[in-house]
Amino acid sequence: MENILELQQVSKTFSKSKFSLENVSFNLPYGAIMGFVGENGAGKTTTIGCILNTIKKDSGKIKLFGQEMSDADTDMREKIGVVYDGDNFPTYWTATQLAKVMAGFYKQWDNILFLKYLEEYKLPANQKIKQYSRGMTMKLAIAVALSHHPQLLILDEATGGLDPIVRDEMLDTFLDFVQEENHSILLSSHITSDLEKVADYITFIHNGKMIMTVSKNDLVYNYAVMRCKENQFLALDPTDIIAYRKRDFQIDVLVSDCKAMQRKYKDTVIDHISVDDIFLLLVRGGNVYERAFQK
Ligand SMILES: Nc1ncnc2c1ncn2[C@@H]1O[C@H](COP(=O)(O)OP(=O)(O)OP(=O)(O)O)[C@@H](O)[C@H]1O
Repeated sequence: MENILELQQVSKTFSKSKFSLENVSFNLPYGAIMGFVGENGAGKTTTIGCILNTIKKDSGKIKLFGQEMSDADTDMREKIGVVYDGDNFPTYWTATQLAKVMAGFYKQWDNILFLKYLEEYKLPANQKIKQYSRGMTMKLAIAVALSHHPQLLILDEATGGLDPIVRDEMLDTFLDFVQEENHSILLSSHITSDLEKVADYITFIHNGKMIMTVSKNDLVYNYAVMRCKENQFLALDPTDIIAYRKRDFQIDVLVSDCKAMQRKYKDTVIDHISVDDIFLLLVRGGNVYERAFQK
């Protein structure tokens, strides 16, 4: 078994808002970090809700640790640490009180580890959570999630609103966590520079639909943007174009094999591409291949 998490054709429609998650499929291997990227309202939290069974999917299959989770599956829940972007805990508690409650929830709760995180993250154990800053609250949520020894961490916008130093500290924690080969992380974030630093895979979702999953290696070594003049663009083989976007004086073209493109189109400029640029090209750009070949 090589995947800690598998989604196959997961769909969910909210009748009230008419939003539909449509056939979302991806696999998260053991030992890996997957970034989950999409615009506001794309369906990331809904997908995470389906994974955690807090939202009932309409169809599709989700396997965690090789099995589908049932409502009563507390053992499987023990193995998952979850951090949301909002309030994770009652704010009138202290970290010490919180630890007592968590010890009742989780068989594997490790108070020594929790105290170690409190010290490392400089979180006062006996101060009410409402007197913590936002960064401190997020660090506390991450400390709690890690202190019951999960194998899978799911973070939904957990680093949004944190300053770059705290974020960097959290990214180090995540990288440490996946040093264990049976640990993985699903990390939804709008801060794509963070994902570029730590993610092994990025899954893109747009308007409830999966766009693609790309490995970091592919992103760094194979995906690229060709800067074309109009005549160069018109001479391209449509099957080489994943997406394109018109700029003022050029057309940016997303390609997935930059070395082959460099050989084939010798006079075009080819640049490396960021996660943000891939997303913008995929979502806001045109798709010649689809237009040319879909009837
Ligand atoms: N319980 C619900 N009932 C009806 N509609 C819902 C419900 N939960 C979410 N939605 C809708 O589903 C869509 C997707 O929301 P979701 O929170 O999954 O997006 P997201 O990608 O996590 O966005 P963000 O980046 O802003 O957090 C939105 O249009 C939202 O209004």
